[in-house]
Amino acid sequence: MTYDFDLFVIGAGSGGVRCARIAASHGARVAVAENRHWGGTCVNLGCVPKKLMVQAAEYGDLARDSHGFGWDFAPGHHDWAALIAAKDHEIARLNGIYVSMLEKSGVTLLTGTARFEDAHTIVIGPGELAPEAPVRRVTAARIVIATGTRPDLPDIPGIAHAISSDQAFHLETRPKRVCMIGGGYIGVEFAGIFQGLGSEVDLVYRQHLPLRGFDHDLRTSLHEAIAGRGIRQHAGRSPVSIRARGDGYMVVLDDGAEIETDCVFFATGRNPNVGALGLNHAGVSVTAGGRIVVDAVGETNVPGIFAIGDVTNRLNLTPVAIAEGHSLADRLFGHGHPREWSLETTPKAVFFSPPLASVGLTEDEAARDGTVDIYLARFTPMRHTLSGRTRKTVMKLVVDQASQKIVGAHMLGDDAPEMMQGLAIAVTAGLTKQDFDRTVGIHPTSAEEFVTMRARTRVTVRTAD
Ligand SMILES: Cc1cc2nc3c(=O)[nH]c(=O)nc-3n(C[C@H](O)[C@H](O)[C@H](O)COP(=O)(O)OP(=O)(O)OC[C@H]3O[C@@H](n4cnc5c(N)ncnc54)[C@H](O)[C@@H]3O)c2cc1C
Ligand SMILES: NC(=O)c1ccc[n+]([C@@H]2O[C@H](COP(=O)([O-])OP(=O)(O)OC[C@H]3O[C@@H](n4cnc5c(N)ncnc54)[C@H](O)[C@@H]3O)[C@@H](O)[C@H]2O)c1
Repeated sequence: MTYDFDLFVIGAGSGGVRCARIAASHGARVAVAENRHWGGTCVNLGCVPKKLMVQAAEYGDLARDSHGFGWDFAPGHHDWAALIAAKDHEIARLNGIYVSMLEKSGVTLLTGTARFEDAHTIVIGPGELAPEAPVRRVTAARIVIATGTRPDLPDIPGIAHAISSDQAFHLETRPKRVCMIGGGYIGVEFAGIFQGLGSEVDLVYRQHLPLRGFDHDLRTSLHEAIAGRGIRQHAGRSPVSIRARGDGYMVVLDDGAEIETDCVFFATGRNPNVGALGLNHAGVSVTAGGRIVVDAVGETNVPGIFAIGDVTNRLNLTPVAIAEGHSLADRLFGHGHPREWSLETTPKAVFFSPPLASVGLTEDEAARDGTVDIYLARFTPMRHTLSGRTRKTVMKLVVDQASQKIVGAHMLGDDAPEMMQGLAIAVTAGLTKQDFDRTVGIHPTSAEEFVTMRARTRVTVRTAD
């Protein structure tokens, strides 16, 4: 049987683009379909525009903090429309780069929505990016599903009044008041963005602390940092309905409390994009939540059909999707061994102000495997000794007592994501507390604290049999 392509990739996001380019560089005949935006979520409605908006929000703090150093800068007026236009200009530039990168690699680009006709046949029809696209049918020896996720909003009365992150990037004006629902990555990051740009923010989340899954000391410190920014937190609460009121909205919580706001923003997780794929025609299995199940090399239950990135709903981060796409292409078409990497030591960051970053195990996770030594530092960073801002940096090392390996590193504070990238190398390499102790610091920095924490804060004994 001959096929039109050796590899067909559905979705040109972080994972799909990398997989297609690397496969083509190995000599494979590759096509990729995209129905919404070249570059996917990260470039268009995720990491990149989000980080630009986080950076925009930081300028107000910097202006205010400068007073303690003798300056008289004032934050002044922020022009939301100018920010959105500048951000859109940059995103359009990046879209162009993604298209030309794929074309230069020899990948065939097909604009439209792809769906399975059978396990080797894909039909490409109209999509958001090309509503008039003609229907095309192609065959491929192997197919990679890299279709990502989309926002998941609960079905409560009045939900049509709410927005998700997709719309937040294109609001015409900045809402004066924002009610953010969800204490995960997006909820925390956008609460920070809107507050930093001048909005009054209410943050509603179901747990007693934000950022479930992160280390407890970081979550507690983040709770304090959020309160320190003047964001009102409604912990342990969920919304039950939304209704229009005047020019704004009223959000009713499960304890009967009401929040009056101008914008109701749901950041309550995301669902895999599988609805339009016709997976049943190919026999590909999904879980009840729509997640495509794959084995260790990314293959689904159907031989020759693979899935990478967020659509598999494991650790939904751009570098993970890229790593999966790259190693799959190497494995299928390259020579030698694909790069080995691990989800366990993949670093994570949440771009609040101050930001938070982590690698490896939390204290609770580590204590399930054995007794752990905890090193914890909490201090006022040098800038804020003069800025007048009450801001604490928190740093934490989780050390397996038996082997003395650093199994987790966690930080809340300025530059935490930048520092964590280096620490992730140390944790991935399995370095020990002694290796940290014999490393000389850089002075004066906050980072040096990671190699000067001498006194153990506590011992946490093994919690499981
Ligand atoms: C607001 C926000 C902020 C984020 N910030 C960060 C961050 O700071 N750091 C980080 O690491 N991660 C971040 N993420 C997560 C990151 O964006 C994702 O992990 C990453 O984009 C996943 O890549 P992917 O290739 O799996 O999917 P995507 O990038 O979502 O790409 C999937 C592509 O498939 C297309 N598609 C879907 N169905 C079809 C079809 N049937 N036919 C054709 N095309 C189709 C979609 O249009 C999309 O372009 C953020 C996400 C969001 C929403
Ligand atoms: N900095 C980054 O790396 C970054 C930034 C943004 C997004 N992301 C990725 O995108 C994913 C999606 O982000 P997200 O913030 O939407 O998801 P999330 O899973 O991080 O958080 C969703 C939150 O909403 C809560 N929730 C769910 N349903 C609810 C309801 N009905 N009422 C109240 N709360 C409810 C959940 O308990 C959870 O705390 C993240 O998990 C992450 O993988 C990464």
